[in-house]
Amino acid sequence: MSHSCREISQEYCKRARDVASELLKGISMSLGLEENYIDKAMEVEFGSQLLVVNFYPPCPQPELAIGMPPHSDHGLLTLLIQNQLGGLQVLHNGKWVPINPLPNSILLNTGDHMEILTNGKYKSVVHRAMVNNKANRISIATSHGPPLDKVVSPSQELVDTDFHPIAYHGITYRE
Ligand SMILES: O=C(O)CCC(=O)C(=O)O
Ligand SMILES: [Fe+2]
Repeated sequence: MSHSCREISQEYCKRARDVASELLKGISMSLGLEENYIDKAMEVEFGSQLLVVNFYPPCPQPELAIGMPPHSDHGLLTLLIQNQLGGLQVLHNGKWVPINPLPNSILLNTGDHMEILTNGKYKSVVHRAMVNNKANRISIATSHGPPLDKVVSPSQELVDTDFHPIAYHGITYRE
């Protein structure tokens, strides 16, 4: 990787972390928790961040291929940027919904650890990427999660025996 490329990706990762950390505050508050709750509980400061660059060349028969098969992301949050071609689809009520990228927008996916931590209040999003026959598609994802060995289980504050029984086993990122 060239020097400038490394600098740009480091800068991008740092900025993405700042955005994720602001979003985690908002999510904590939306759950009636203190704003730094998720940050502290998940040790996000010492957590893992992954930068994934996806490159999808044009495909002559896009209907016969898939860019990335259905999955949900690990971690708490994924920030995704992409060029203006579309292709990302999200599973919603059993149907694949195409997500049209807004110019200069960041798309946010909730991940598996978020679903576990919030005891299912924030579900992790199942998504896939389709290919097209026109142009190269590029997407860049950063995922933000706890340290690899942190055991993530439903937050005590969101669990009660009557209405919100514990619904998930604890897992680590490594698993
Ligand atoms: O290319 C996309 O839009 C999706 C990429 C993705 O889901 C991932 O990197 O986890
Ligand atoms: Fe993904």
